[in-house]
Amino acid sequence: MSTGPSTGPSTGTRTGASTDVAIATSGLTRSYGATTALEGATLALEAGRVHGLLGRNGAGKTTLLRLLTGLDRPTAGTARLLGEDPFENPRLAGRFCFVKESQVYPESFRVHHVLRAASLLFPRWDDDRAAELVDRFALPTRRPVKKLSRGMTSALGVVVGLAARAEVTLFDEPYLGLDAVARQLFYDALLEEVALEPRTVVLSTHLIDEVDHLLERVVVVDHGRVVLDADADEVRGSAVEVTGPSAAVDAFTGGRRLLRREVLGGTARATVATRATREERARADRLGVDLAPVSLQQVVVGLTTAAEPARPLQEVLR
Ligand SMILES: Nc1ncnc2c1ncn2[C@@H]1O[C@H](COP(=O)(O)OP(=O)(O)OP(=O)(O)O)[C@@H](O)[C@H]1O
Repeated sequence: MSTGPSTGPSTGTRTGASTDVAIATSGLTRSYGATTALEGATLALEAGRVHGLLGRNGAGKTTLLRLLTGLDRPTAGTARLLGEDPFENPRLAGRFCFVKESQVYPESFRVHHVLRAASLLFPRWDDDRAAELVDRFALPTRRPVKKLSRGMTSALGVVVGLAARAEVTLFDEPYLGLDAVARQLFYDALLEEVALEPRTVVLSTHLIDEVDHLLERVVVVDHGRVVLDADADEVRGSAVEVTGPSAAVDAFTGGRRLLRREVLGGTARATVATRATREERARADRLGVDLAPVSLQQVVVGLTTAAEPARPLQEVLR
């Protein structure tokens, strides 16, 4: 969490009226000894939108978020947050909020101390909103933070992240320990918040199906590389599920990027990178296979299951 006045412009709207870039990276790379956690990430995330940062364990998501928020320095390349180099930059104080699991609070802090501190740190902090969210998550305000359950600690991070109303809010797997009801509360509150006070959100998560409806833009990181940076709708429409007799499914998918294939008896089901155009539908009819839309999760899982870094999906579809 950080402090200072915010004089920045509105970060845009969910209708996409603004094309300001809130986060930009160029060739961003971070190595730890022989491990390259992030390699050559080049991104431009639009202001005022909700971005999903997706990828498997160890893909490089937290590394990217730490570089974007100035908690770490790149080995090569650049990161810009609201146009600024984020590393130890007081001009960014209070303009962004990074909600992470490993948040450390002073030893003696109770929940209400955290909320009070956040209200001083973030110039657009909304007290009423914070109180309402504390209620919704049933957070015990007088309990010492170190005595909170894991889920309550996550809920406290979520309350701070949402009530801070920072220009850029970054959540790194904010749901750890939250039960299904609490996660739904978070998703609902996030939707309400961005509708009320548009802001740039980056949500790193593994629960892709759960957040599918929230995401406007998707960034997928795989083995330290950005393999997809696209509108969520574009991603959903970038692949289809093909079902039918194995030979017919293979004939349909031949020459196209196969994201996944399962066989049960003589029937195959495959996820393949192609758009359900009129031509593809006609071809499916001729071959006797069914086409169905796929979810964001199916595309992301298909893209990131290989042991090697995936080829960017955009390249495959070009
Ligand atoms: N301080 C560090 N020292 C050495 N290696 C590190 C360090 N931080 C991260 N790594 C390595 O960099 C890679 C990327 O890690 P990172 O935490 O960014 O992944 P992630 O996508 O956030 O994973 P998860 O979804 O499991 O949280 C991993 O191989 C990790 O072990």
